[in-house]
Amino acid sequence: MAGALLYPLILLGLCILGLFAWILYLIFGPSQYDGSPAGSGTGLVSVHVLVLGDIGRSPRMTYHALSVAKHGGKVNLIGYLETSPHPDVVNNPNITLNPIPAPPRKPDSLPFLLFAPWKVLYQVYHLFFLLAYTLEPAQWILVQNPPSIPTLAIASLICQLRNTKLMIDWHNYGWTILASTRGPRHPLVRISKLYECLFGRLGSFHLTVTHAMARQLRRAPYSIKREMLPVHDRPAAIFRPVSSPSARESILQRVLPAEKGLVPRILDGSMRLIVSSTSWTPDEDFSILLDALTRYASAAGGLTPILAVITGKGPQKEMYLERIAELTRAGRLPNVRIVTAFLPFPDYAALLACADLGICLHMSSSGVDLPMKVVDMFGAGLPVAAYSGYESFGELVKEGSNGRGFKTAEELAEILARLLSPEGQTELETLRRGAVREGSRRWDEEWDAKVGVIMGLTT
Ligand SMILES: Nc1nc2c(ncn2[C@@H]2O[C@H](COP(=O)(O)OP(=O)(O)O[C@H]3O[C@H](CO)[C@@H](O)[C@H](O)[C@@H]3O)[C@@H](O)[C@H]2O)c(=O)[nH]1
Repeated sequence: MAGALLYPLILLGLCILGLFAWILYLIFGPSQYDGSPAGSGTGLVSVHVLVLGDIGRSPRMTYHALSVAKHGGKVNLIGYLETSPHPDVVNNPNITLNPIPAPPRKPDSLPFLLFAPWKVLYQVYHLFFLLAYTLEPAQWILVQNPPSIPTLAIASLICQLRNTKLMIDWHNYGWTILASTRGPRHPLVRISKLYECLFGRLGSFHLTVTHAMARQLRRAPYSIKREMLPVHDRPAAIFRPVSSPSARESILQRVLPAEKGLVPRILDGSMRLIVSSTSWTPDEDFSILLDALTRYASAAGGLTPILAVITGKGPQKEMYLERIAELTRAGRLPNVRIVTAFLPFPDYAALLACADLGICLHMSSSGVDLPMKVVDMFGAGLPVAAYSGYESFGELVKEGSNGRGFKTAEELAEILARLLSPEGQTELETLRRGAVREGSRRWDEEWDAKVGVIMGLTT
C-alpha cells in the first residue's frame, strides 16, 4: 500500500516544486523584450554589445557599438573599464557604458584550478544581474567570442529568458588560445572546446573575422547551421595616412616626447621608425622581433639605425622589457633603440601613420583569425612585415602588394635590411601604396552592407 502511494506522492511533490519555481519566475524573473522583432527594421533597435575584456582594447566591439549608434540604434556597451574607451564612445548619446567589476586577482599562493572556478562564479554573478535585471531587455545581444567562459552561456541564457536574439561575433576560439599555453591535451582545453562547440550553436546569427573561420565553423566539431557572415575588420575613420613632413614632425614630437631628439633623423630618413602593436599575449612571440633586430644590428657595414616602438598593454610586457634591457646592456643592439608605450587612441592612430614599416607578430592560435593591428596599420597607410604561418594570412596581407610575410627571425631581419635601406625605398613605396589602397576600404562600408542589414538598421 505504502509502495503504491510513493510514486504518486513523488509526482505530486515534483508538480508542487515546479509550480513554485514557475510562480517565483513570474514574480522575480527578468522582463522580456516585447518590441518589434529583431532585424525587422521597424521600431527602435537596441543592442547589448558584450565583451569580457577591456572596452578600450576591444576595437572591433567598439566599432560595432559606434555603427549601431550611428544608425540611430541604442547601445549598452558592456565590458571592463581598464583603459580609456574610444573618445567617440564616451561622447555618444546613443551609447551607454556599463562597466563590469574587474575580477579579483589570483593570489600567488592559490593554484589556478582552485582560483578559476571562483573567478568564473564572480563573473557569472555580475553578468547575470546586469543583463537580466539592471538593463532593459534588448532586441539583440552581440557577444564577442573569445573570451567564451562564461559569456557564451550567460548570453544564451539571457536571450532565452528575455526574448532577445543572440549574435555571436567570432574573433577566434577560446580553446585554441588556452591550448597555446596549456597544451592541446589539457583537460581544461577539452572542456573549453566542448563548451564553445555546444554554446556556439545557440547563436541565432554568427559573424566571423575571416572566410576561413566561417568555413571551419560550419564543419565538425562546431557544426553551426544558423546564418553566418564573414565581416572583415576594416580600419575606423581615426586611422588615416599622413603625408606632410610638418604634420609628421609635430605628431612624432607630441606622441614620443622622450624621443624628440631623434625626430629630425626620422624625417630625413637617416633613422627608420618601425612600429608594432600588441596585447603582449603568448600568441605573439616578440623574441622573433628581438632576434631579428640583433641580427640587423650586427650586420656587416652597419645598416640604417632603427627606432622601434612597441605599443600596447598586456601580461608579457615586463618579461620582454627585461629581455630588451639585457640585450641593450650586453651591447647587442647598437643602432637600434626599442621603446614601449601605451598611447591615447588618437595618438596610437597618428603614430602608425608616421612610421616607415609596421611589424606584426600575431601567430593565430586557431590559424583562421586575423590581427586587428594590421588593419589599423593599413588604415594609416603603413605597409607591414607580418608573421605569415597560418591559413587566413592571405585574406589580409598580399605578399609584395601591401606587405611582406616572414616565418623566422632570419627572414624578418632580411626584410628589415632590404626595406629600410636607401635601395629598398622603391619597394617600400610600392607596399605603402598597396597599404593605402587596402586601408581605403572602411569599416562603415563593410558593416552597413552586412551587419546593419541583419539588424534592420540599414537596407
Ligand atoms: N589605445 C591604444 N590601443 C592600443 C595601443 N597599442 C595597441 N592597441 C590596441 O590593441 C590592438 C592590438 O591588440 P591585439 O590583442 O594584439 O589584437 P590583434 O591580435 O591585432 O587582433 C585581435 O582582434 C581580432 C578581431 O578584431 C581577433 O581576430 C584576434 O584574434 C585578436 O583578438 C590594436 O588594434 C589597438 O586597438 C596603444 O598604444 N593605445
